[in-house]
Amino acid sequence: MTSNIPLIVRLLASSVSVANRAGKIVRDVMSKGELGIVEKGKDDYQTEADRSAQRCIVASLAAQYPKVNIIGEEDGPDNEGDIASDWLISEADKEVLSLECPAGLRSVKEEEIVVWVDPLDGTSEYTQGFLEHVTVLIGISVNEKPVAGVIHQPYYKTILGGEKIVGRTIWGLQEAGVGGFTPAPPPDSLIITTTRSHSNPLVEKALQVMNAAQVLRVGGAGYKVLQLLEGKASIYVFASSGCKKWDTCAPEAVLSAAGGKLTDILGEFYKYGGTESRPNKTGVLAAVSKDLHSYALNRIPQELKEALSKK
Ligand SMILES: Nc1ncnc2c1ncn2[C@@H]1O[C@H](COP(=O)(O)O)[C@@H](OP(=O)(O)O)[C@H]1O
Ligand SMILES: [Mg+2]
Ligand SMILES: [Mg+2]
Ligand SMILES: [Mg+2]
Repeated sequence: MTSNIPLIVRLLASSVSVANRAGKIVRDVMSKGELGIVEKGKDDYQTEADRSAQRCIVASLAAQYPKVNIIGEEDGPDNEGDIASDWLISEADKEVLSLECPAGLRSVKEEEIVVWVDPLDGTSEYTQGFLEHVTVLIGISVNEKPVAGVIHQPYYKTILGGEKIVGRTIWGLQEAGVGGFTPAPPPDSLIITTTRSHSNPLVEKALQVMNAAQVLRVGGAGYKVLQLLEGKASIYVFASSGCKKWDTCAPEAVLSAAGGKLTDILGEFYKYGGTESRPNKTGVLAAVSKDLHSYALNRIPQELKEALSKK
């Protein structure tokens, strides 16, 4: 009986199923080839895939959890209205439904939850054909803290028993850990992951001081955090404004469920209450372990921290 299952676990299980559907929408828009690109601002684009995936996620979750505050990147009067019935998902992932809910989250009510939705993270890369960088992000926060999250990769390819499978969904729940893949230990040398399409002089300065063996430039906050969890990189550094709460809520939840840490460049956690401002003004610093996070934080010069706080 799903009604005996705590709300947070049900909401995470629903989010896994709806992220899978949104991922299919992202693939379908690309194969049709009509991206419908709209420029929202400088270096800031939206496509039909962003709009449609958001409508699928928000409508599906709102229908089942009407009192949860759901905030999406592509919210707006032009992106509302009826949706196709096959976009309305009411399934819930069975593996997630069987998770043990952390004691502190068992009695959470809908009104106490804010869900941050990034229907397509890595839009620049999506429009430029770097499809493996694209993710669908659903972050669940309680008392301003990300407690559970989903990172879905619509273009991840696996072969299982000779059959090609496209897409995979990684989830994390506070105290319960992560699922959908097997995390790997960090690389032996210091490998940094950072933005591919939103760099600037401050971003480059923060990369220089890290003394890294290698810098990977890839799209999306979701993909960069997955690189940390898969042992492809050690630290995610982005010393700039530009990311928003929907970019970091799900990645932070998944990373912290795996023992990692995501903060701003000053080492402070972002807050995810519904009234918080959307922009993450003071950048992103994330690592797969708390030790690596402190290493990186200690290397960021005070002038750089001040320059970012003043902006
Ligand atoms: N200067 C900027 N302007 C607009 N969006 C920015 C930005 N810097 C980062 N972002 C957003 O933060 C996310 C991760 O950025 P990046 O890939 O550069 O690391 C992307 O999310 P979306 O693709 O969902 O919009 C991107 O748009
Ligand atoms: Mg965007
Ligand atoms: Mg994003
Ligand atoms: Mg987006």
